[in-house]
Amino acid sequence: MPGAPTDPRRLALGLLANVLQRGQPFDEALAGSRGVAGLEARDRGFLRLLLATTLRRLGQIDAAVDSLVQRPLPRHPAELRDLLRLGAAQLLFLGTPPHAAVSTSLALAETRKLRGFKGLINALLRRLAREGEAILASQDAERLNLPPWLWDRLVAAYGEAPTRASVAVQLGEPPLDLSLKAGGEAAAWAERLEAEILPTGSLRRPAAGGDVTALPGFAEGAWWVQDAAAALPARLLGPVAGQRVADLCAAPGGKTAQLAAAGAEVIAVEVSRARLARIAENLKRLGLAAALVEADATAWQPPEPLPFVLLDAPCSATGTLRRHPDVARLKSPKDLPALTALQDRLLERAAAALAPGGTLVYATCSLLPEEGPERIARLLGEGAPLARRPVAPEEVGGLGELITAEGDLRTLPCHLAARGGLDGFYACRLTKSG
Ligand SMILES: C[S@@+](CC[C@H](N)C(=O)[O-])C[C@H]1O[C@@H](n2cnc3c(N)ncnc32)[C@H](O)[C@@H]1O
Repeated sequence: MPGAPTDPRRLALGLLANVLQRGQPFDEALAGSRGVAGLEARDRGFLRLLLATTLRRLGQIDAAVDSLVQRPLPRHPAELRDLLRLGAAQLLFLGTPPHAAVSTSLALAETRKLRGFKGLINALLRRLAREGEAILASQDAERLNLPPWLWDRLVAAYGEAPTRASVAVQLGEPPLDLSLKAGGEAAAWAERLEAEILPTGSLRRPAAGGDVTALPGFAEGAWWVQDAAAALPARLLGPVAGQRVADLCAAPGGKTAQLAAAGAEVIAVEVSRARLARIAENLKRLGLAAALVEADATAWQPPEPLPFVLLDAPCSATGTLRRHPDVARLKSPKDLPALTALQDRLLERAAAALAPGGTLVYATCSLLPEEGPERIARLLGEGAPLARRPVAPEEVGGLGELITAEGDLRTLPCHLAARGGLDGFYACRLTKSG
């Protein structure tokens, strides 16, 4: 019932405030809500899509609403702006019939401190229903939906056309990518899962959403969810069967699973106990094993130097905006110095854990050069006994466009755009001298 505590739109209003007003990450807000857990699958799917769309299209939505008012909207109560955002997302992007979007928004206003604004809400949403198409046609969607600081940095790094194409991909719902435990069975699983096989080997189903646990092969642990780009860095270590590999910053364990499935003896190091438990849970379902170590990887040392180290460092996550649309709103340039300092400390430790002749792969899901090649330049510039070993196109499904002039992996959301795009990832492979 509209406005009832179990109404997905009402829950969405509270959750949007948690993200935008209180800075809570989108996934955490959804996972921590008892109301959401109690919803039927269909309502839960709608709520997730409504919130994700509102966050992805926030710039366009706010500009559309602002274009209809003579004077700026009152800043208080903050729920007024949020309620209009949810109504606008339904009208402009989700194809909700106007009468339903307007009447449910008004019912919601009735249950909040918004009764006095019902006339304004009604008038604005009705105008959006009538004029929305023309307003959208006049907007620069890519620019409006990315914070200016991020737009400027991406244009400086990649040029305007790839930035535009990448933002366009990130405005959509992501496909569902799966990594198979037994890579040799790809064709049979692709048929069972109604998925396509990407050049890089991942299986892709057209759109995420729905219950992944109900898909064939989930219960028996035949695959795990992992974006096709996220599946590439671990492969750059090369053959690891029977070898000891440290996976630093390992949760939730997508790369640990890849390495264990390839026959490596994996030591998965993760600082968060709760997230380490998720690795254990995921490995159990997959029937895979790894040594799990709860430790700060800036201080962890292996009992003896290792032939392989993978460091998937914490970062701004700007390459994963379509999965984590809150990132564009919650991260700011102010977060970068602490992140890059942590990446430097982790890289130094990772290099120290490596035996002479050993291979280190450094990866982040960031689009920012500060968190990618600039960290490697700093490490090498300080005289670390490491040398780049360039990535070859055959290692990434023959997709030469994913490799930089220096020989690093750099996926952009616009790569493979016609097939749904990729998350943005960076990876560099280094060998220790000696
Ligand atoms: C980008 S995620 C890793 C994703 C993971 N490699 C995968 O493929 O599933 C970063 C992880 O690093 C962990 N982390 C952050 N700082 C850390 C530290 N100092 N030592 C170890 N883990 C850390 C975070 O808790 C988070 O789980």
